Amino acid sequence: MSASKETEGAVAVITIRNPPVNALSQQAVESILKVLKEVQFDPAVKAIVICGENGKFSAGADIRTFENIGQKSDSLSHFLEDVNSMAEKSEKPVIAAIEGVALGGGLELALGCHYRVAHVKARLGLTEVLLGIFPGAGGTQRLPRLIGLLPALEMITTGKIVFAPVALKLGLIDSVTEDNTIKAAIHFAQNVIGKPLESRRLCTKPIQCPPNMETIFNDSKIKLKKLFHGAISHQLCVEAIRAAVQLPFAEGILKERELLFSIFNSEQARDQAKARQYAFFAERRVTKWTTPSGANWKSASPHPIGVAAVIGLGTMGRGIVVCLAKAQIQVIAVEQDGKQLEMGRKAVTKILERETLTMQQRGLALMSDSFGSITFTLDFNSLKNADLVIEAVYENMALKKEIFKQLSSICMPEAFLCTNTSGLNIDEIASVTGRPHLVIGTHFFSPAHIMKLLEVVRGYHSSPTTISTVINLSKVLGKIGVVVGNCPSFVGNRMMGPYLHQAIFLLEDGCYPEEVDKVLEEFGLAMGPFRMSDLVGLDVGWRSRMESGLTGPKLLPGALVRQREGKRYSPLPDILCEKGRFGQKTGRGWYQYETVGGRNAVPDPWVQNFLHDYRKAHTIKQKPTSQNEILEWCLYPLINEGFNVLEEEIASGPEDIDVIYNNGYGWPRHMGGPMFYASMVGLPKVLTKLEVFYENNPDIPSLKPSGLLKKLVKQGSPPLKEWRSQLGYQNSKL
Ligand SMILES: CCCCCCCCCCCCC/C=C/C(=O)SCCNC(=O)CCNC(=O)[C@H](O)C(C)(C)COP(=O)(O)OP(=O)(O)OC[C@H]1O[C@@H](n2cnc3c(N)ncnc32)[C@H](O)[C@@H]1OP(=O)(O)O
Repeated sequence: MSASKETEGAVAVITIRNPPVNALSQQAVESILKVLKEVQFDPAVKAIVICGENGKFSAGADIRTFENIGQKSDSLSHFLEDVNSMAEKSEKPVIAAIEGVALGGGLELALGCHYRVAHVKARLGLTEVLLGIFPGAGGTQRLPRLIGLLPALEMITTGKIVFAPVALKLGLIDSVTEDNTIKAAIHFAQNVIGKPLESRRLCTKPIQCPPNMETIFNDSKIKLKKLFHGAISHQLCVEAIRAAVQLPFAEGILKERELLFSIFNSEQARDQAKARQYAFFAERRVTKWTTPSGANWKSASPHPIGVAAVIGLGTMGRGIVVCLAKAQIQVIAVEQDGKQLEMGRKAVTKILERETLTMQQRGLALMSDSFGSITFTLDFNSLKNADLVIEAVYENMALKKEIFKQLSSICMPEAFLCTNTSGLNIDEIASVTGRPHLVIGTHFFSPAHIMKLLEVVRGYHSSPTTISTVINLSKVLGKIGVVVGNCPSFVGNRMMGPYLHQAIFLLEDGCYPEEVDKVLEEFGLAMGPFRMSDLVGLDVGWRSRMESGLTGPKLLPGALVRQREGKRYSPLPDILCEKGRFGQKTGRGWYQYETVGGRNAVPDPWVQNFLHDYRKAHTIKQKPTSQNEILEWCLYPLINEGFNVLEEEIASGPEDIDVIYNNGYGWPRHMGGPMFYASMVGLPKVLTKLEVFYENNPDIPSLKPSGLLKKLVKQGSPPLKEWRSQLGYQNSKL
């Protein structure tokens, strides 16, 4: 951790060194401060360039040290602002040479410089808010002065990252280069030696403000509350920017510091920051995958994928084709029906056109001048050229097995065979091939070209190379791959099961869909269970329940209406489906919609009457349920299933489950994920509640507390980072 100095003529080049991302720890900042002081007093130096080692300017303050900062939070931001202020006040021009990333405190440092030169591929952003804090080293005071109030408000409150070409348009940087950035910055420096610096110091620059500022701030706070479900740091950003507008620079800096400090004085804000920082590291942790047999990310190298094939061009297949093409992978898109193929081609082309437009708006056209080529074909034999095949036909075991049998004989012997399924048995599919070690599950989430999560389902025979290749592919696609074990519904959907059942039982007992959804949405979930079910389509679950004989023609005669094999069962969603209410796709479900396919869920008096009549017919007494009861009744069984998943070694650690929920199920990041949330609530409380629920409802087996939960409570509820060591994994210390 150091900063060093070299000179090139009259230009001193200060290099930040703190691998891998040049994070600004207290030590690194002290070192920059020291070298910066030295060059100020060196008469041979006429200009200063600041850059980062290994093609990265800086990823900002060192997040790893936050845990220990505690009440001293002030000190790091204080220090960092000292450097920024020293650079800004320098009588010699200071130029930031930005390669790779300038994020958070890294960009704040660049804002203290008089000029900024960036490589065309560099990414810039004040991302602190996404870690539950906000730019506390002058960023909230300097950025609005540089690029104007509205763009600064957007960047700071959302943590938005922009690429250099967009940064240039915003006025955030002064020059973009496609060549060596440090050389370009030195050249730039030589040209500005001796030029007046006063107008380059952001601390003296007035902010251009529109007349209706108060309305802008208030509207922004309302919008952020909705968008980030009440996360506090976003609101604090607005207050800090308000200070930039209302106060002189020096007072604004003090206000910024006071607001940053307020995070430590509020338990809720502190917990949210901890949760977000945990979520950040959890996403890095899951890339270091491990399996119960001891295989892990170090035991195999991934194979590069040049040509990938997708079978089936339904909604999922189309999305998968798009993300492969966007990653510049050559794609073979196969359908068995000419009409479907044509529809698929049109849909993919349309999505790619939209993506091109978005990329141009984000200044990415320079970098991605082409997508990977796509061949649309009815010819299965063309699959012989693929390094990896993703089968994405509908969920039908017989059909999938038939396809895998064909793949086994058509594809190259070393080709990887993936099945996109949300819950079918990978081993059964692999068993029909002559290469089960190359077969793996890839559970994409819809829309596949947008959702970041990929559940990578290892089968019994999946080799470490196969896992490694698919995890690497997920990174190439810009996704987060999480390795999970093979069981019905895998991790995410399996945990959803008890949650959705509990929500439906609430309707039997007296609640209404909108009431339950409101509680869970206020908690922070992107969608409550009923709005989500309407979006997914109620018919999906109905078909699967009919298939397994829980309802429909296969249901054994004499079955009780509200019981299956001695367990509580609610026929409510089946009845809705029998009435043609499939959700958004039919314009009616748990809610009503303005049109078929409409998105605006409106409470439906029909549903209310229906529930009323149902309760009467089954002589169910309506029970009043508090908001807290709704929350615990729905979330604790989901968490309990998470513990079961860990105990059965289906997920390798709590971070895996939390990453799945944060990225695939709309769990609020400022709540960390269900397992992190359980650790914050306290495991004894979760266990006690589950015990009471189960005692009162012995016919709901998912309420039975998990053995792992009981074990952890018995051990005094160790912190979450120690749970992994309680699992059977051979490599749990990774
Ligand atoms: C409880 C409350 C606590 C509050 C504490 C408050 C403290 C107040 C201090 C105030 C300081 C002033 C204000 C400034 C604040 C900040 O700057 S906060 C940091 C803002 N920066 C970011 O948000 C960037 C985060 N990093 C990234 O987005 C990515 O890592 C990347 C830089 C874009 C690189 O991506 P990629 O190439 O995909 O590599 P990764 O695998 O993600 O990362 C490589 C390793 O680097 C580690 N790492 C990344 N960033 C940081 C960082 N800022 N600090 C420490 N470590 C970082 C990352 O974890 C990886 O390491 P491993 O996990 O070991 O693999």
